[in-house]
Amino acid sequence: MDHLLERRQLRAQLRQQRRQLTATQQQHASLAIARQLRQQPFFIYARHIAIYLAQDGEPSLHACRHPQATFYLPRLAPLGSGRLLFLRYDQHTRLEKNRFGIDEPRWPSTDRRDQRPAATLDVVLLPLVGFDLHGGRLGMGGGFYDRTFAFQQRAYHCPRLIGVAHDCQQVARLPMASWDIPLDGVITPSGFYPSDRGTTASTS
Ligand SMILES: Nc1nc2c(c(=O)[nH]1)N(C=O)[C@@H](CNc1ccc(C(=O)N[C@@H](CCC(=O)O)C(=O)O)cc1)CN2
Ligand SMILES: Nc1ncnc2c1ncn2[C@@H]1O[C@H](COP(=O)(O)OP(=O)(O)OP(=O)(O)O)[C@@H](O)[C@H]1O
Repeated sequence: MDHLLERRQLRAQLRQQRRQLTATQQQHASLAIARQLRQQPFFIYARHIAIYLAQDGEPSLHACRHPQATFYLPRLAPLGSGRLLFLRYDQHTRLEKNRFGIDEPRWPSTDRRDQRPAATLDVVLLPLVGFDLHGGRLGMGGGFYDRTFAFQQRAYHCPRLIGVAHDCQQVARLPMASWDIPLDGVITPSGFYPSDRGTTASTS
């Protein structure tokens, strides 16, 4: 089957599964994910961490925030570039909805230092719809994270890219395209799964 079609069908199926989790299951998942993150050196020592505001059944990352690091949220970049900006997220951040109905920090803000170049983040926690154990990530289909981190295929320094998911979002193997940026690992309520990159399947 055409791999784009296969990804589209998987996306619909996994999004439906994610939305069926109850509020209690969501709360447990989000606390368990925070507990898992707090045990990982890459998270403990990170100073600049990108998170996201949960939507559509994604696990919430609110419980993983702590005062030793600065946290950032994605904002759709202007001019339809299809990329993301990362803007500081703290108790003063003013939010507004983007065209998908997801809250994002207002921009431009009064303080230019609120924006952090993607390449200088230590860790990016990525929302995802599906994952495999080989670095494969299925997102919402906009390609925003792929475009934003496309530079990492050539870069010397790159943030640690860690997917966040419920365990039910794991699949055996995702069909990957040339533009798909592989994850360094995935965190779920049951643990941290570093990617086994040696065996990523590429279909184009
Ligand atoms: N919480 C969160 N924030 C995020 C993402 C995400 O996946 N999760 N994104 C990750 O890239 C970016 C937004 N990408 C998105 C792409 C498509 C849709 C979406 O809901 N599409 C609808 C229909 C589109 C519409 O309403 O116009 C759909 O597929 O049903 C949402 C977000 C940036 N922020
Ligand atoms: N580096 C890139 N340059 C140009 N187009 C890209 C790039 N990365 C992704 N795209 C485009 O984005 C579209 C969505 O890709 P894909 O299905 O892999 O999204 P996704 O990873 O599931 O979504 P997201 O990253 O938004 O969560 C593709 O049709 C592709 O053409």
